[in-house]
Amino acid sequence: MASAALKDELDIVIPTIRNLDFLEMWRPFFEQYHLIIVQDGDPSKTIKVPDGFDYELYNRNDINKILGPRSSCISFKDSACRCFGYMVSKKKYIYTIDDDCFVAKDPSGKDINALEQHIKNLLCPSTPNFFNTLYDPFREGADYVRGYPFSLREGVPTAVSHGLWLNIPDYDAPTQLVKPLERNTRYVDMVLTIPKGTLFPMCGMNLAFDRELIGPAMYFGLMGDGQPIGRYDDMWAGWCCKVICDHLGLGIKTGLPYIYHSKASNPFVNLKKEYLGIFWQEEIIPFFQSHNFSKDCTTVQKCYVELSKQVKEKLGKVDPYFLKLADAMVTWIEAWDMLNPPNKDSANDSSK
Ligand SMILES: O=c1ccn([C@@H]2O[C@H](COP(=O)(O)OP(=O)(O)O[C@H]3O[C@@H](CO)[C@H](O)[C@H]3O)[C@@H](O)[C@H]2O)c(=O)[nH]1
Ligand SMILES: [Mn+2]
Repeated sequence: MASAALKDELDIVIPTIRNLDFLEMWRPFFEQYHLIIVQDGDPSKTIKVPDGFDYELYNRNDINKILGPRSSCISFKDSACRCFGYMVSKKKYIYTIDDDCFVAKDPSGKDINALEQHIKNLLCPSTPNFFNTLYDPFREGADYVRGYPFSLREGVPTAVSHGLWLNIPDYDAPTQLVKPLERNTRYVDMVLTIPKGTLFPMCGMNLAFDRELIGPAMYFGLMGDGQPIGRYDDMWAGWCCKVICDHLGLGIKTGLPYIYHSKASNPFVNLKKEYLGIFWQEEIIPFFQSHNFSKDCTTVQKCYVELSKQVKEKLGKVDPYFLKLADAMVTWIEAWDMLNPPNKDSANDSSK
């Protein structure tokens, strides 16, 4: 189906500090799409992009020029910088992938077109309000099972499609240290909607989302250079997105597609980056679990700004970092709205 390819409605966002030779393997699946490359680290370094790809590339100088003082909300020397790509895109959908993620094979040995599966996930409704025991009811050869309320079978719009990884799983540093040789060889042929009221650990390396439905909540926080924490960029965005999706009646799916994650980053370096996150998340999770949005939070931006106030009030006591993060969340929304002026009758205002 031509429309399902979403060629002109989807951008691929890649954060990188290295040459993008990995694109050669993705060429059959990515070549027709526009890429947004966010070059992290030294802006004077040249990133080589294989011929034949249509792309725009932003380095730190570009980010500072485009956002001015608001560029302070975009992390430096951390994959969190990728969220700048979400902000500058003009498309309805985003797919973001790491440059050490390659095409995986399904059990039949066939190359997996991860982008095609993410598009299917995004174009089909989610079912967060009642669990379908036969998994994704919109999948070929499946349906709602007996006892599933007909009043709920329409489902809700899907905002996020969270893909998984064969080979190097996305483990935290302690787990990586204990299980240095563990590889994920298990291909589970399933797509699940994450139930309403349940949080999940969102990994940014194989992720797609509907930018018009949830884009302003996809802020990857203050990580990396000058920050006390790293590798919690995608986690933070996932927790914010999930509570906002639950409030606005949107869905998040996880499962297929798989990519092949080739490189294990250094567990000792990761431990240093993650340590405070592992400690703080015991307070952060209850904060998100107990958060309720007010009635007038009818758009993602309104939800996000209200959430930032609660972060300042409730998590600021955990550590002054959250005071900075709360301010950066507001700066992010200001920057988002500066680059993407909301039209008057914003299509995504759920009060309409
Ligand atoms: O300073 C940096 C480091 C890396 N990048 C780019 O970001 C991605 C991920 O880098 P890498 O694969 O080396 O790191 P992982 O530990 O495997 O990343 C996963 O952990 C989470 C960390 O946030 C995240 O969900 C996954 O990405 C690559 O494209 C690097 O080139 C960077 O931009 N800046
Ligand atoms: Mn990696």
